[in-house]
Amino acid sequence: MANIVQFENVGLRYGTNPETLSDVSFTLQAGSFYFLTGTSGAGKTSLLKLLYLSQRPSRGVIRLFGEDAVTLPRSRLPGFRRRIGVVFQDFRLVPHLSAYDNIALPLRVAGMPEDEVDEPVREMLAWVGLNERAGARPPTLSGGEQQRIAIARAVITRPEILVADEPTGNVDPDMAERLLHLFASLNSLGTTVVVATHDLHLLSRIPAARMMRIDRGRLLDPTGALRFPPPGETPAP
Ligand SMILES: Nc1ncnc2c1ncn2[C@@H]1O[C@H](COP(=O)(O)OP(=O)(O)OP(=O)(O)O)[C@@H](O)[C@H]1O
Repeated sequence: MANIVQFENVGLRYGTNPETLSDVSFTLQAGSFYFLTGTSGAGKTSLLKLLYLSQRPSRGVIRLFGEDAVTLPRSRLPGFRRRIGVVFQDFRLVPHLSAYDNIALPLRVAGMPEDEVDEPVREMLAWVGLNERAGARPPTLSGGEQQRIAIARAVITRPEILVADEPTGNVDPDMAERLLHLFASLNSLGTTVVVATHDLHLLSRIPAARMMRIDRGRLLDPTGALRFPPPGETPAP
C-alpha cells in the first residue's frame, strides 16, 4: 500500500516554549485505520493539526499525498485540505444552522449547485441515523447527535483521510461503539482513518487498527506498524 502521509523528524514549538513535538517520524498507509493514543497533553491534537495542515511544523518534513506539505504554496492549501476530513474535539458545528445545513456546508463552500446538494446530505443524515433531526440546530442536539453531524460534515466531500480528535470523549459507551462503527465502515470503503483517543478500551474494538503512541511529544511506535494489542501487552484497565 502507498504511503499517504509521511513525517520525518518533525518538531513543533509554540512560540518560545520548549518543543511540544520532537523528532516525530512515521508513515501512514493509504486505506489503513490508525489510533493515536497518549495521555492528556502528550501532543495528540498538535500532531493532528500538522496532519490536517492547520499548523506548520517548526522543523522536519511532512509529505501528504506524495507532495511536500510544508513548502506548499498558500494557494494550494484549500485543495489539500479538502482531501482531509476533520472531526474536531469540540465539534465546531455552526450553532445557528440546522443539522442539515451544517452537513451541506462543505458542499456549498465548494460551489456545488444547490439542486445537487440534497441527495448527498440526505444520504449522510441516513448514514448517521439522524433523518428525523435534519431541521434541529446543534444546541438542541445531544453530544452524540452533534458528534454524528460533525462526522457527516467531515466525510460528505469523500475525503481520502479522515482525522478525528477524541471523537468519543463526550458520549456514553454505546454511542462510542456506534461512532467507531461509522469510522470502520468508512475505512472499509478505502478512507484512511486516524482517531486520537486516550480511551484504551476503544482500541480493541477495531482489531485491524494500527496504533501510534505519543508520550510527551515523542512517538513511541515510529513506524505506526504495531497492531493492537502489541505482542505481550494488554490494555490498561
Ligand atoms: N496553541 C498553543 N500554544 C501554546 N501551547 C500549546 C498550544 N496548543 C497546545 N499547546 C501545548 O502543547 C502540549 C500538547 O497539547 P495537545 O493539545 O497537542 O495535547 P493532547 O495530547 O491533544 O491533549 P488532550 O488529550 O488533553 O487533548 C500541551 O502542553 C499544551 O499546553
